[in-house]
Amino acid sequence: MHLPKAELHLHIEGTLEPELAFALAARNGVDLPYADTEELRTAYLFDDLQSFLDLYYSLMAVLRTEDDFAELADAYLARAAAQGVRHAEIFFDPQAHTDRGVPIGTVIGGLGRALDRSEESHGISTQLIMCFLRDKSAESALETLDAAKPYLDRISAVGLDSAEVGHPPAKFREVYAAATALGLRKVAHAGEEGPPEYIREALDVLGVERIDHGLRCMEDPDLVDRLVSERIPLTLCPLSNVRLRAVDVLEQHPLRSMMDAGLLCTVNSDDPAYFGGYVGDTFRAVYEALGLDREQLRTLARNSFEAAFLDHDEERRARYLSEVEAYAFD
Ligand code: HPA
Ligand SMILES: [Zn+2]
Repeated sequence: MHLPKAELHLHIEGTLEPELAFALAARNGVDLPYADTEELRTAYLFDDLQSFLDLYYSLMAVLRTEDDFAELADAYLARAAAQGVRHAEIFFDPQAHTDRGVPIGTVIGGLGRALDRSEESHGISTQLIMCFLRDKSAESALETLDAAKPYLDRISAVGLDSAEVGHPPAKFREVYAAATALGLRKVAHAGEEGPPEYIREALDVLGVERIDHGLRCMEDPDLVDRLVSERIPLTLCPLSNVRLRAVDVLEQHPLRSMMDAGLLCTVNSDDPAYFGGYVGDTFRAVYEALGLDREQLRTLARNSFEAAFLDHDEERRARYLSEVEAYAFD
């Protein structure tokens, strides 16, 4: 679906398509434990977040050079452009690379190269959000922020991802305070598998401006009231929720009731190479499965630009919003 939109919840490592994984494996002399792309795809049946993360981290072994990261990001941007994305705020997981000996400068250098060309090549404005892996220590997160200091002009925000349950936001109080002092904006995954309390903690202890997922807020009416009154954006990923079994089937996804409750919902693809669709596919899927109307789709697109970190460029935000209003559904 080509409706103009911003994508705000997208892990660049989650855009690694099997074909590119095999091409990079061959180029870098990495042995993959799968015969071919077809066999790899058969492994994409997940029970929960952890079973996905195991495969997600292991396949990253093929990403080694600046060129690899540039190619990965360029391939995402090309696909996103074809599905109406005008602005993308892209997560990356530096620890998943530095832990296997790839320097953070290689990662940011490669991604940055693709992002620098993005407006010209794909018509997409971009930002980078550096995520800390919450199942690693708070010290490791602090070391990562420190290692990123030479590249802060390329990074607009910090985030928090990976295995959620047992790793509450408060564990990262110090690194989020340090990120704030450096002028970075803040988001965090919360309430994907973890309880509503993690969403409160992300807001109150980390001071985040958006909640990534936030699905489980629906178990806590007081929290919903707060998210509505403070207009805290939620970056929902419905196809991810189905694939990781947070909801049984897309028809039962609470997106519609979340919108009806007045929550500022956005729709995103999370890890599109693994979850069955890029963000335009995701818009189409929720439109069909939940019986949304076109005005609701337009609201989701508007929300994505309202929730985007475009405060420094309100002119651009206004331009994107006018594209949403002018869009004619076919
Ligand atoms: O959906 C996700 N949740 C947490 N961590 C992640 N890392 C990539 N995708 C995800
Ligand atoms: Zn995510």
